[in-house]
Amino acid sequence: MSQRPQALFAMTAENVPQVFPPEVLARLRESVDIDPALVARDFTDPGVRDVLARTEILVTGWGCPRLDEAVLDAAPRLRAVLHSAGSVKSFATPEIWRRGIAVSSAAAANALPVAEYTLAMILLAGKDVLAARDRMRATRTSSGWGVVPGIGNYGRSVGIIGASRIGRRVLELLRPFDLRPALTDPYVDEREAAALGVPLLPLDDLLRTSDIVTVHAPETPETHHMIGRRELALMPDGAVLINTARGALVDHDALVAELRAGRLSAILDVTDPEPLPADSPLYDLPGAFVTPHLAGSQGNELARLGRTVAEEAERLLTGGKPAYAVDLAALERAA
Ligand SMILES: NC(=O)c1ccc[n+]([C@@H]2O[C@H](COP(=O)([O-])OP(=O)(O)OC[C@H]3O[C@@H](n4cnc5c(N)ncnc54)[C@H](O)[C@@H]3O)[C@@H](O)[C@H]2O)c1
Ligand SMILES: O=C(O)[C@H](O)COP(=O)(O)O
Repeated sequence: MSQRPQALFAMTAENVPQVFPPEVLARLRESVDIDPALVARDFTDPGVRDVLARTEILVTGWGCPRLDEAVLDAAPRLRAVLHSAGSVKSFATPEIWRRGIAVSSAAAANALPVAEYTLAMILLAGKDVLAARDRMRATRTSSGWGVVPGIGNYGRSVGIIGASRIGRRVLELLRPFDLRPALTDPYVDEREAAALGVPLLPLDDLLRTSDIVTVHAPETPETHHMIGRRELALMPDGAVLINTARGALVDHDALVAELRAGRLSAILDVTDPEPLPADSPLYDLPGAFVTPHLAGSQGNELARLGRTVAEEAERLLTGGKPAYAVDLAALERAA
């Protein structure tokens, strides 16, 4: 019998080999006994129930079923839930914390590709690259450009909405460039902003003074449509809105009206609703550049999420403190 604690995958089965490719799985299996062929999607399944009764570490991912009292009762030895994706909101219940079970998430690892996407889009938007590509296609010529006025990344102001994991990463990535970042976040004070090396502005001032605004707040009742008609109207002519957070933070009717007027442009990795309906004007409007919710971990980036879980398991099981703990207050804030 193995001396390693029993672990169990609970997620969409097809994600297991993507998030835990062989070298990452091997790393995880140095700490725990886990079978990649047994992936819990239904905790009442007899084969799963049997292992769950012995499970000390639950490795969750996208598609994990809800961990309610019945599931937790069936897992009396559970010590930790290690989530190989971002938010635990879809499956975690306060009962997990009440029972003293540790919860960690790879959200910080998932923040990296979103921040990279955002940096790329900020730089492309500054050069008007996306619109230039459309114009070249329409005019079938690359001549007649010369020096393009009104574009360029030198000295451009970038407004970051939310000192979230992703917002902070974006701030770090912007450092080497001649851009001027500013931040808005009602939960950050002047001292913290000073430590981050960024001016802290009220949302309205940030919108008024930014050439590019990038949204990184979570979706909460408070942030729903936080960028609406009034807020968009504050943005200067030619400004660019980037949203990689959640579609519902932006009022899409108001955004479409601004895009139709040709006053603003928008780079959207997330939309409201998702998937974007076939008749959405966002597909065709000049000034709109939409990607299909791909900024988060994709392809080989998924292995970074698995590695984060393997490292967290090792830390916890060798008596270390969790590096990526999720507290109950964070779950309640996200509700
Ligand atoms: N496009 C993608 O593939 C992708 C991938 C990962 C995350 N996301 C989204 O990106 C966003 C940020 O994710 P995260 O993990 O960095 O978030 P997070 O959980 O770290 O964000 C929490 C922080 O947001 C800030 N905040 C809360 N309300 C705010 C408000 N009204 N205005 C400004 N700031 C506010 C607070 O500082 C809070 O601490 C979320 O909406 C998330 O769903 C998208
Ligand atoms: O799809 C996303 O936005 C990210 O990949 C994160 O999603 P999650 O927070 O639900 O894991």
